[in-house]
Amino acid sequence: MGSPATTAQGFDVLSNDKYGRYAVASKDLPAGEVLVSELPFAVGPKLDTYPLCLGCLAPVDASALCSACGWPVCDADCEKLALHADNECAVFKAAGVRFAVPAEPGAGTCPQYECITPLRVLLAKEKDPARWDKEVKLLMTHSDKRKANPQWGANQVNVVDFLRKKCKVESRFSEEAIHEVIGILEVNGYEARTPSGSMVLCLYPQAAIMAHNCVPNTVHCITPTNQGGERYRIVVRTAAAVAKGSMLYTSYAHTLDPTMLRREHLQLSKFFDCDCARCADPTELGTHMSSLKCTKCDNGIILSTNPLDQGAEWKCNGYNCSNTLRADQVRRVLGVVQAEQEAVDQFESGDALALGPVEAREKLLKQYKTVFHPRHALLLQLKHSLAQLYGRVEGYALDDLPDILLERKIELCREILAALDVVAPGMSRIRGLTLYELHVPMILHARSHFQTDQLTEVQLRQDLSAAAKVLAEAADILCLEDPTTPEGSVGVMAKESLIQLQASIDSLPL
Ligand SMILES: C[S@@+](CC[C@H](N)C(=O)[O-])C[C@H]1O[C@@H](n2cnc3c(N)ncnc32)[C@H](O)[C@@H]1O
Repeated sequence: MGSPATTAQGFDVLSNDKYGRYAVASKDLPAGEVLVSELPFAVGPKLDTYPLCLGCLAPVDASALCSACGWPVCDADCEKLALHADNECAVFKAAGVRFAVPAEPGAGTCPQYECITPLRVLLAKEKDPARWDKEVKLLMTHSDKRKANPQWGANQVNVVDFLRKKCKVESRFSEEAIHEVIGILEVNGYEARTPSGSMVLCLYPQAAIMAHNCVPNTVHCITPTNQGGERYRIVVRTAAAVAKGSMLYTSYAHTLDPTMLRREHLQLSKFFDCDCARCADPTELGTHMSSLKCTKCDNGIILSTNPLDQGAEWKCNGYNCSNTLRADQVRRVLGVVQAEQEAVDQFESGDALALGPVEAREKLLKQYKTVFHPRHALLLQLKHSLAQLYGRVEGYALDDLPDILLERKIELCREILAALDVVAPGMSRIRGLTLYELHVPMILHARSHFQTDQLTEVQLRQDLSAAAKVLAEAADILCLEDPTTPEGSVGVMAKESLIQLQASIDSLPL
């Protein structure tokens, strides 16, 4: 371990062979403490994106082009936005490189866009060499490993050659410099959601220092535009109290993915093998988010014999059961289920169209019951979708939900929260949103039982107070988000609803 290289607010930056640079709490930190608040060094389309307006980053069909450079924008206002006008516009215009409008607009990802964000990073380096030297050039690129991937060749053609030869920036940016920024973006980039809902890539050199853990102890929020006119500021906070000397972790993987899929994603996109406590434990810290059901005995659970080896055999833990599965068989099951879920999410499955979004997911849950442990991560993903759909989609409006479906929504939220208590403890966004989702059926259920004389006024007060506790925690978490973001606006609603709920609780007898 090296000695602290930088001291920032609340953390020191150390480095070692395993992590490279990493952040450690320099004092005892309470939950919600701000660790980093920074603007991006660059922001732009993800490397594999469909066409976006280069000014506001909203999805476009490429029918409107910038009058100066001929690349997609929404309209004349967007072509003047600094994000485009002060970046690639001048380069494209000077070289006479216009966007080639695809024959079939809307036909998936657009390779011409791959050069945009690397070019924005290179231009930012020219404009702010001091920040580049101090913060950005220290970031990891994993060039040796990336060179062995087929993507390196695609980058050479779509980004390096395109920029140097077609856009005529050979004298400004070397091949190595362009590959370096592609690596920096791939290894360190954060995804952010634009106000129009598209996903874009942001580079935050301070936030990127944090190492990964599948149970992170920090949370971050990115605000696309705040009231001061700033764009894409990130604020990183502690999710729970962190003791002095502890590492500060973010998560580069999906919380509700099983170990095999998280580790595969981390190896493919971040080039390391995660060995955190969650990954190392076959039961995922007792959550059973990776466990399968044994089909050969009554109560057996099939677990990996070594989750840190993606190829290790899986074995039933049932008494006297010798059932085993090869890792590739387990991986195939996960792939099939993911594909079926995706088809339902995108309304591409017959069931989603014929049955509707709720019934199609409930049917999948039933179908997978015999394969997975009830708390398996892929089932939790389905349950997470269902918890949001009950009360929102046609035929399932909240006010019309019978008690049995209110109970279903409550049960789904509670199952998700039980897993999050372990794998995303503290003030995580997903926890805040799930708590918000939970409080409404709790209130409706209590009122419905009171109206049908199944609860006394005192019991109603108790049940509403329990819902108020849930709502208060949701408000505490979501009010950390900027009120202009969707999550932040739920936080504002939660705070307002809490006042009303408290007033109605106060009118009931103790
Ligand atoms: C976003 S960077 C983190 C900052 C980086 N360590 C640096 O020095 O700039 C991500 C890289 O850090 C390393 N890293 C982060 N978390 C790790 C972990 N849990 N185990 C091993 N390596 C990790 C990996 O090399 C990964 O590709």
